[in-house]
Amino acid sequence: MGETDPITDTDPLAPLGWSPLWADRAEDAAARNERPGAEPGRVVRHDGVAVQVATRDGVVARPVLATVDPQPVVGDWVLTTDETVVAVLERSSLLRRRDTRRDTEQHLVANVDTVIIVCGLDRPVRDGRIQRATAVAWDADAEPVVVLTKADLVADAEETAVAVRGANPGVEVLVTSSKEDAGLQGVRDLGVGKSVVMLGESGAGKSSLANALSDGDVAIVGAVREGDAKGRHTTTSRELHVLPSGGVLIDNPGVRSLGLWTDAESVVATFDDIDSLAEGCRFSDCAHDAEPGCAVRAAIDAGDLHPARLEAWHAFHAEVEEADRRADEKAWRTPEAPPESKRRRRRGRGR
Ligand SMILES: Nc1nc2c(ncn2[C@@H]2O[C@H](COP(=O)(O)OP(=O)(O)OP(=O)(O)O)[C@@H](O)[C@H]2O)c(=O)[nH]1
Ligand SMILES: [Zn+2]
Repeated sequence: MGETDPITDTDPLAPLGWSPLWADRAEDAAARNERPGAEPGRVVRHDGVAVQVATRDGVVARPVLATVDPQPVVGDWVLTTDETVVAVLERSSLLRRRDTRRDTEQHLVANVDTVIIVCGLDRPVRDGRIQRATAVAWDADAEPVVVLTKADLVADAEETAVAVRGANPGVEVLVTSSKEDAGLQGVRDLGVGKSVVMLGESGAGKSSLANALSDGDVAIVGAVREGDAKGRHTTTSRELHVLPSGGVLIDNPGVRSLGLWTDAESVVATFDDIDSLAEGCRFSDCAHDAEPGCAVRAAIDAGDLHPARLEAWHAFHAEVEEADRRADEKAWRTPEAPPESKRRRRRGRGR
């Protein structure tokens, strides 16, 4: 690192989101690492054995020291020498999901500001899936935004948007048609100066939105491609692209099932409307099922709360408990781990 570059528009790292914050974190990491000559860069691709890092000298491929903990993912800021990545800078956000088959935590992308949840209106909009994705975003410390695509294919796009807004208070919901060039400016605005990632099923319309974000530049290439001799483009790995608006877009392969790997805090964030209503329930451990004096059900009866909210709350807790149960089971099979789940359960306002 050595030199203390003023952050200017001429810094090749600026389009990638480099800021005084990252310069500070790079200095901290360099001080801890004592690796002279390590340079900062952002991971734009993960190839399994090596990462591609956009540095001031262009994109370079580097293996990662096995001792680097945590291991870098796309979006991470790192320090790299001519040989290897030696440090991952402290993250601002981290998108994680549960690998439901192996029941392990999978790190997807780091340092995103916004998670765009893409849903095609050409198929049923599933509340539970949106709910899970918003929870994953909040768990990551990123802002979720729902984008309902293909509005040209249905007559009731706005009605669906109203329902999705009702079921997800506090979450911005945009309606777009890439075909009719409608609502796309709202999506472009999301990308200005931000790092955004898109989540959504295959065919939901992510590529079409990505093209809109990049002002129709299909290749979505930017400064990061300088020095990338191969210039290959693959849609099967997560990649980071510089947007003309000054933001960064991270592609994500079609995520069919977003396994939950989230903690109580994000449950609180997601369901704070229900939790504040639950303050009025007669029983502090009210499950909002058939208990007398349930303020949540009363709010639904009074038309103050969308019934889908409570359904999603039940589904969410059922899933968290199922994950806990399986984590406990796994812990029983692993002698050194305690059989008690570390995750806090949270029902109503019980603590
Ligand atoms: N009618 C209509 N079709 C759209 C719209 N947006 C996307 N499509 C079509 O939907 C299909 C899927 O769109 P993509 O943008 O490739 O979807 P994706 O989410 O990137 O899909 P994967 O690459 O498989 O993850 C394509 O045939 C698009 O032409 C839209 O606004 N209106
Ligand atoms: Zn209740």
